[in-house]
Amino acid sequence: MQKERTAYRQVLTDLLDPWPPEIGHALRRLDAEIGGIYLSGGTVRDRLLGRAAGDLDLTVARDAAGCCRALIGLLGGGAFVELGRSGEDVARVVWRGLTVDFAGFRGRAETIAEDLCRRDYTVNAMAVPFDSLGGGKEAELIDPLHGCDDLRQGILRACPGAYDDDPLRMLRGFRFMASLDFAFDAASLAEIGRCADLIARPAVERISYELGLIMDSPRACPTFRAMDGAGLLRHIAPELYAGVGVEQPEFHHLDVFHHSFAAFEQMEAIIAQPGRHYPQAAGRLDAYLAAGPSRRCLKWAALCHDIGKPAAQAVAFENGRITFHNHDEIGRRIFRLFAERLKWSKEERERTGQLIAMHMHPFHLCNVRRSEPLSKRAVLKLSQRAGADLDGLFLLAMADSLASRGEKKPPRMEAELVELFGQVLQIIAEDIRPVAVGPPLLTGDDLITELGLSPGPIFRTILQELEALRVEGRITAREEAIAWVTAFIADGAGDGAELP
Ligand SMILES: Nc1ccn([C@@H]2O[C@H](COP(=O)(O)OP(=O)(O)OP(=O)(O)O)[C@@H](O)[C@H]2O)c(=O)n1
Repeated sequence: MQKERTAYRQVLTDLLDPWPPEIGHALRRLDAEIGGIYLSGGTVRDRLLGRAAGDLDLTVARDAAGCCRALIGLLGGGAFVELGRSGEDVARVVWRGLTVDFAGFRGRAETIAEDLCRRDYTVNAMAVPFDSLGGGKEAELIDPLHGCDDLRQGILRACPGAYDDDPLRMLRGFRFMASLDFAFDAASLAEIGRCADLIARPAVERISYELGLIMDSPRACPTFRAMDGAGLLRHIAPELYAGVGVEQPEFHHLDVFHHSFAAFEQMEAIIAQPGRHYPQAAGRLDAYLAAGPSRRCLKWAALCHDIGKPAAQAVAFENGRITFHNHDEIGRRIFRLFAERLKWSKEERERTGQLIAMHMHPFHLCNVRRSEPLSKRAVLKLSQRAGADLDGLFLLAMADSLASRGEKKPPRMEAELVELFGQVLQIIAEDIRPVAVGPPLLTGDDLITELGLSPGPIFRTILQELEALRVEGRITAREEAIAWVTAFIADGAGDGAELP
């Protein structure tokens, strides 16, 4: 403890070190002019924790916007950003990529200590007066709720009335749990149980933002479990709770809800070490996971992959077995409504939905492979449909499989997935890519000009089918392609005729 205390002291003398000196000089001059500027909130918390410095959070008595404009004047540049949350005195300066936030005292607070007591968590309720910084002396720490002690012990303790003032703070707490690896104190957790339904009040964009940060942390699954335990998750994602108590066939050992969490947990572990599960594809999996929102989409897909099962559940008349026909497609639709409600970006919504809709494909192909060799056509269809998420699909299948431990589960399921993925990649590399490098035999324009067709969804079917026939070597020339399309249309393709 003594050692930690010394380290904290050290930081309190060097608080501004991570930021460019120009910022320190300009703020010092501003403080000399107006007085009463405090470093506060996340800035103090993160510096005391020795974490990388991010934004600068500053508190003043009032007129955050005026402070921003004055700072821009002193810096000789920077952009003013209106934060525009109604009733809050907050504003931002962005200068050379650095964010400086000013906030006036909250509510009717008249002193910094009163302002701090109106914040979310004690670990965020500390401030350092700007005029106590510098000169090699230890800065003064204003800490009315003993946040420093909580910080040392990794405790998230809500400030009095925190959740009634802003219910989003419940979710912020879980975000800090995920990002800082902190734990709630029992009273704060109980308070979340009491206030959970208030989470309907904040704007969904704020909720989505926090959920996204939780998903991006390496502790998303335990954090979601804690949100479930506290009674908060059911108010954010009630769709998941339709799976509680929904029994599954002998392939599984858990009901739908608990299986979904088990898959989520497996997914988080797989993401940490994808090469452990698919050694032959370690490099490409690392690249896939590093790109865009892949990790976030995969974790959501794992948690929601069976979200369609409660609605799809039926009992087969012949043998009394439980079935979930079409649960993947139904799941995609339920998920889409959830993601639209939370105003997700189109990319995240569609990629996650597509993973959910396709999560059974690798298992179907494993079934097929037990009785016949894997065809180029099957691999082409899979890779066309999965698009950028072919790798993700196999990671999701692995998580799903590892989360199922029922008596009737095929004994080599995970090994089969590894073999299948290996073969899929081999067929893509040896048979599909070399063919696909050339220009397509026909384009959408050709279908219009050469064949007089009107554009519509059938174009996609035709072009993908032509590609499959080309990969199989059954059509190699443009004339053959035109002849095939002509025959296909004449056969009544638009009326749902069978593809050859
Ligand atoms: N709903 C909120 C949001 C913020 N705060 C207070 O305002 C400070 C700054 O808020 P913000 O920048 O949003 O969060 P940080 O705690 O700085 O964390 P991060 O920057 O990692 O989001 C917080 O530390 C906290 O004291 C609060 O009390 N209630």
